[in-house]
Amino acid sequence: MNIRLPGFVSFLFQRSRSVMAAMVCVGVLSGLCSAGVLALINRVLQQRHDQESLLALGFVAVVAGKLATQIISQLTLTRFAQDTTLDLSLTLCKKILQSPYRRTETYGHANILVTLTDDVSMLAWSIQCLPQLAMNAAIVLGCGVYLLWLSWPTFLLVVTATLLGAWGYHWLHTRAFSTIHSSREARAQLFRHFRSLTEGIKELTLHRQRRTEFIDQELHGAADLYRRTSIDAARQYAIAEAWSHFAFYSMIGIILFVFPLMFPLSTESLIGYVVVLLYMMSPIWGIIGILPTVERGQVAFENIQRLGVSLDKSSESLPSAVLPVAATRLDSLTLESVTFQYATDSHGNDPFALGPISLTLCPGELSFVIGGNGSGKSTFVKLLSGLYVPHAGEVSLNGTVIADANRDWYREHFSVVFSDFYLFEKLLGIEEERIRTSAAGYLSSLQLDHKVKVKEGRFSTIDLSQGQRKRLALLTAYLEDRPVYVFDEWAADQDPQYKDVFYMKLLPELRARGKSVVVITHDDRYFHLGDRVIKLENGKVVPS
Ligand SMILES: Nc1ncnc2c1ncn2[C@@H]1O[C@H](COP(=O)(O)OP(=O)(O)OP(=O)(O)O)[C@@H](O)[C@H]1O
Repeated sequence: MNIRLPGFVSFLFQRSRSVMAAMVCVGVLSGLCSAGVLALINRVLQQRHDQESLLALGFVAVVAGKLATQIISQLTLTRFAQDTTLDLSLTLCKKILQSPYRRTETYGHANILVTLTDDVSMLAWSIQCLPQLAMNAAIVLGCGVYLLWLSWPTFLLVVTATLLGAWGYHWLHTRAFSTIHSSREARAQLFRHFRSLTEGIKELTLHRQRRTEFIDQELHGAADLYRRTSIDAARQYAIAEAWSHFAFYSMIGIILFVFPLMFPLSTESLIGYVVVLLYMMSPIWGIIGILPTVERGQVAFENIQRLGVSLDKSSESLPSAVLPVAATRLDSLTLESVTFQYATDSHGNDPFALGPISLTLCPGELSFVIGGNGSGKSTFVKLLSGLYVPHAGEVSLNGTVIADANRDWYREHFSVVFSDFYLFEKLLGIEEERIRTSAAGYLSSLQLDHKVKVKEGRFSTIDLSQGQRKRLALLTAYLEDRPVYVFDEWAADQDPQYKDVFYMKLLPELRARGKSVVVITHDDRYFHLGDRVIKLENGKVVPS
């Protein structure tokens, strides 16, 4: 029988041998105290009037020892478990932020979210159960030692029955384990639908048929699969548990009815064995009850590991050496025969390929990037800003060729407002002094000063219209004050008057400040204002 220590338990041991070793010692001590309690009970039951006060004193001492060890191990391990999960989540978050954007994009943002929320909390929960598991194991061990001292044939019987019960349990619960994997997959699918529910609530509320199909087919299908796999897993665990109960009661039956025929046993001895066994029953079943949680913790741990390994695989060597600070001024940014290609999708469709693109961006230059839907404009922006790594070709900034080691430095030169931008409520990473001196002026030129204030580095509100939120994203970009500005269809949500302000005032102002400005746009009315127009067609630059 292959008994393996769950990966996360070995991980905990690797994390802190001393805490885990101390916990094992406290556990053993607790088990010995349990055995002591049992021995005293047995002694009192069999020799009621012998040394009563001494026995009472002993009883108080072992019970106090048992309670103290229980509390110590529970509190220490719970604290350790919480520290570990916190560490794990933070490490995972750091890895996500350090790994190339394309890798997290491919892994799936929804999958990452499930791991960060569901798997991490499941792992935390199962680590919380470990003290209970350790206590129960210690009690069973202590009782086992006491039983061996009482009668070795009974001990042998208990060992045989336990091995038989454990073997059956293992066989049954291996099947349950694979069901738990399916159940977790179903849960991830359900989670994706919950996301569609919250993010697509407007579209669902507006359309009854869509809503009905979403609930009946998508949501219900996934929920039902999750329900079925969870019930299957619970059923398989119930059968496994029933088997272990069967093994246990068979053992008591043998002691009560078969042993007296084989060995000359006094009633006191018989009572002694049965008391020990009954005392062991609750911790044994406690262990069996906790195992599914430990298994779920193991599945969660594997998912967390998988995400970590996947992110590690191509993790950029983020600046171990101190990189120079980003240049405040751009001399030139050159793309030389740069190409990028998405991976082939699961249907085997030809992936979209961008390039080869060769161009040079200069300071004080306004470039418009145009092209039809799906021509590759947003892909180009991600490539240009260093979110995507080129498959071929060379990118250089102010004469420095960009590689993995300095890509993070390279990205520091861009202020980008993506078409699907995210607006942080707090102005993170921007000097307080700059916020204090410039934010109010920008708010006024963005015509938002009547709506929003910046207080203690934070927007007073971001509950605004989409166009207004985009203006706040622009304000953030202004405050970043980097040499290259990129706007992906920024003006698409602006009213005609403010579109004019954007193209005829804000962009020329940025250009006049020596910024290189790249604007993705479909607004052909303003193309004449740019210094150049880069037209993309099916991933290639074509004459405009
Ligand atoms: N994450 C992705 N994975 C795989 N392929 C992608 C991904 N994102 C975009 N594509 C492919 O790249 C092509 C170009 O997409 P891109 O978003 O760059 O176009 P676009 O010119 O910005 O379009 P639009 O004007 O509609 O915003 C699309 O045809 C799409 O199939």
